[in-house]
Amino acid sequence: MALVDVQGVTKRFGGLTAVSDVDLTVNAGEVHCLIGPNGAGKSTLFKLIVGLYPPTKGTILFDSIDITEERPFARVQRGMSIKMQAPSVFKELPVRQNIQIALQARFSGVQRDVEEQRLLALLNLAPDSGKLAGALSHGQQQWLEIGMALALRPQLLLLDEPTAGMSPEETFRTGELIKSFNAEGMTVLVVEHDMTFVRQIAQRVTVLHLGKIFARGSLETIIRDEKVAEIYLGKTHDH
Ligand SMILES: Nc1ncnc2c1ncn2[C@@H]1O[C@H](COP(=O)(O)OP(=O)(O)OP(=O)(O)O)[C@@H](O)[C@H]1O
Repeated sequence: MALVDVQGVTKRFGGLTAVSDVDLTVNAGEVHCLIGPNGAGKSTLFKLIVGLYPPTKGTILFDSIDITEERPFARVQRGMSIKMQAPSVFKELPVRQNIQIALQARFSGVQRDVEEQRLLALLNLAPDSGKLAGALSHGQQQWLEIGMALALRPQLLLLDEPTAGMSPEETFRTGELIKSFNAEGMTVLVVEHDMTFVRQIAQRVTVLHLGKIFARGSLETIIRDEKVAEIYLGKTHDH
């Protein structure tokens, strides 16, 4: 079943068409990666799905409901949780309090304490829970923000380049983290450059190029697609 269904979406900025007549389906329960070279339109499509941009044309369905006109907060209320590229945790507050603030929307009392411990353990942040968030490494700040997004217990988690600025080890741990909450049933859409990471987590992949869909399919299909491998994932992206 399609949890997200992007139908014929176009986004123009003045004379520039950043996203052109794109169809994209994210099925419930999958980890779906959106990839493509610089300037392909990935971030623009991500912003269209989360509601930060209105499309010039086209329709976006979430769980079969037309959300094209809805503001980002309304989409979050429907079950989307969004992590943009740069970490935006509350740096002046301890790690634990960042998680607590995010949990407030869904939990209270003992349930909130239990969920807080579960998330801190899942994120490997329990030993650092008393530290100020601003004192964490860049990778840990990214995990903390993923944890804040998870605290909403979303149906769909949307991550824009979650491993930007991470070491290979941190990147691998992020992949394992994403796989663990996908195994619990969460659907995940990830915009990503790093093909090693895409291979680690993706079940299905959509390739964008010059604002258009260039290829789509299972991870195995995309990896075997010579046009994708040679032209779009080439040396600079395939570590
Ligand atoms: N707000 C904007 N105003 C004008 N042009 C924009 C805007 N956002 C993106 N663009 C243009 O749209 C095109 C697609 O950009 P986008 O950032 O979506 O690509 P991307 O695939 O995410 O690239 P990258 O991997 O480098 O982040 C680019 O030509 C970019 O310059």
